[in-house]
Amino acid sequence: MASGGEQKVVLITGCSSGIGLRIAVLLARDDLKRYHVIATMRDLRKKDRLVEAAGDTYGKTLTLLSLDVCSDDSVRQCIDSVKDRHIDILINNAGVGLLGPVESISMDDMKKVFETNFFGTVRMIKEVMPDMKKRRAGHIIVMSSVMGLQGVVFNDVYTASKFAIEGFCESMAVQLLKFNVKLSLIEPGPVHTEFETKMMEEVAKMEYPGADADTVRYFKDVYIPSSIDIFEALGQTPEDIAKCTKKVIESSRPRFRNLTNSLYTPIVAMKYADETGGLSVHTFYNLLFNFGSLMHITMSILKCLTCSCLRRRTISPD
Ligand SMILES: NC(=O)C1=CN([C@@H]2O[C@H](COP(=O)(O)OP(=O)(O)OC[C@H]3O[C@@H](n4cnc5c(N)ncnc54)[C@H](OP(=O)(O)O)[C@@H]3O)[C@@H](O)[C@H]2O)C=CC1
Ligand SMILES: CC1=C(/C=C/C(C)=C/C=C/C(C)=C/C=O)C(C)(C)CCC1
Repeated sequence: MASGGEQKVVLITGCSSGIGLRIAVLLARDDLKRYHVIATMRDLRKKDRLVEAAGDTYGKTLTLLSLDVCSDDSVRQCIDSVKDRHIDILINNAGVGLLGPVESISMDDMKKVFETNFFGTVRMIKEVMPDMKKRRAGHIIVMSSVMGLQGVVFNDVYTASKFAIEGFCESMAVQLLKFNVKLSLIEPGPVHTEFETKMMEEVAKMEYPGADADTVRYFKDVYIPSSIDIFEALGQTPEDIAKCTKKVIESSRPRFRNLTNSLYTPIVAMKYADETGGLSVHTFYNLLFNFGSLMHITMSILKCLTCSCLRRRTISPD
């Protein structure tokens, strides 16, 4: 137990893999044992990886509960099973991706993305926030994305779900401040997790019904190779994102927005530098369609643009 204070109860959604798993393990392994981690996942049959990574913290500073962010009953049952429903830090991490030409994606598949990424987070906050407000204490973390700030071609619906959550949180943060409840968004760029693999698997098996041949070609032959380049050149690890998240939790004055990848500082700045939106749209167009074959060089230029003078605007894992 941490000296001089109670352990903070941290509940995390989507801990079967990736970022959620790494945050759970990092906090459970805290040297000062400051956290009691409630790691949740929708399917407990997937617990082995987490249990193995948690090692001897499992059953001590880390416990495991079942929680599906898309189900009212599951969320209610899980929170009710926590002692006094007391959660100090809620980490909304569960999320799904969706990639491809909009014409070929069914409305049901689009709704599933919003059901998880947007309504799933809202459902969690609705369940946990009232107790935090009563106690005049608490910290809500939301795993957003750079795509919550800047749209990326062929990620239209995923981007929209993250924009939705950014808008929701931007509004909530003002009210919550009055109740001394903190709210922070984490905004990673590409991260090497199953998120990436799952999407590439989907892409490989999809036939894109309803999309014309040109669109399919731009998606498969232009976007996908560029995206792979970007993941290779700039992808962070889930450990990096876990360390950034721990920093935000432990900050005495946590920021509302926390970009984790310095590439995106100029990309986001571009958006605010030209309120007509033309600069962002045309820069992305040129990067993808005109300089696509020079993506490696483009990456070097972008890396140069994000030199240390801009890095202070992002949260670094170290
Ligand atoms: N990887 C990336 O490049 C980036 C990811 N993000 C965000 O980070 C978060 C974590 O993603 P990441 O770790 O990369 O991806 P993973 O696919 O590795 O992990 C996603 C997690 O969310 C869980 N999940 C999905 N649906 C539900 C649900 N209905 N209820 C509970 N859990 C659910 C998955 O569980 P299951 O195993 O059961 O499917 C899994 O544990 C997401 O919100 C994502 O949008 C943000 C920026 C970049
Ligand atoms: C920056 C950039 C591109 C791709 C960005 C990607 C692929 C970002 C992925 C972010 C993820 C996976 C976020 C998850 O939430 C393009 C379109 C190739 C064009 C050139 C500039």
